[in-house]
Amino acid sequence: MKGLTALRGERRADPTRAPALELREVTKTYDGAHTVLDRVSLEVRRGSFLAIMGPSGSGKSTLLHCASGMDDPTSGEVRVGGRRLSGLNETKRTLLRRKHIGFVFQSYNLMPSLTVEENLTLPLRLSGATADGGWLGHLVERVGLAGLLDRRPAELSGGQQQRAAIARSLAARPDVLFADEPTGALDLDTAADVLDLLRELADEWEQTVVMVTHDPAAAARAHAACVVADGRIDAYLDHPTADDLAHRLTALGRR
Ligand SMILES: Nc1ncnc2c1ncn2[C@@H]1O[C@H](COP(=O)(O)OP(=O)(O)OP(=O)(O)O)[C@@H](O)[C@H]1O
Repeated sequence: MKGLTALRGERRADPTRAPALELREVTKTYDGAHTVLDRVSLEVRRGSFLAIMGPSGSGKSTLLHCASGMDDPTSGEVRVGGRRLSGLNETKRTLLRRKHIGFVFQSYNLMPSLTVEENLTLPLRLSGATADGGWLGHLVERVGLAGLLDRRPAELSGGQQQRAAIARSLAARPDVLFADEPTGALDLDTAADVLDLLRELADEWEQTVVMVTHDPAAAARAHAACVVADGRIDAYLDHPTADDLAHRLTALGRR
């Protein structure tokens, strides 16, 4: 199994060094009239953990979906690891997403009939890639699933299922891991473990993480947070605190 130093070295050896994620003037309009994202620009450097917060309906999920290639912006540009994602046809976008983007959901989305091990390798098998046993072994150790690989998702706790989902999303070594309310279904202690894991992935493995959350305490575990309001980035905070974020959200609610 490869050591952590070697893994760090591999990531640093990446020649492109483009930001992990770039959004340029990204706009999303529904029915030609309803503007949900309004010229959003954002750059996330490699190894950074960014939280996205905002009132309900402000456009957080739309932003995450456009940034991760699950949806295509109406105009503007999205780049992941320097590769243009927006404007591709559905097939090309799917292929790029499988290789360079990881996604975890509040509801884990593991396949119930497959074992943990089969779940972890499923996306690689779907894209015809060969699993890197050393990397997968390292991931499994890191997320604390060694010894549970033969179980089915229903035989795991919620926290273990989310860890399996995180490991699965990292199996292809994506440029960015997107997480949509990853702790929304977990109790406080288990949520704290998952947030620690995301932070450590960023700090120790240079894994870029972009997470939508409603919880200021969860967002405060990130390196930075942006607050979305009415489809625009209202504030960008380095080293956010839960109190500051909570105050900003309350102020937005009063507008
Ligand atoms: N497919 C769609 N067609 C039309 N309007 C949509 C569509 N998807 C989202 N919207 C609208 O876009 C706006 C932003 O939605 P979005 O889900 O991005 O907000 P959010 O900040 O993630 O909200 P929440 O915190 O409640 O999940 C809302 O007004 C929503 O009704």
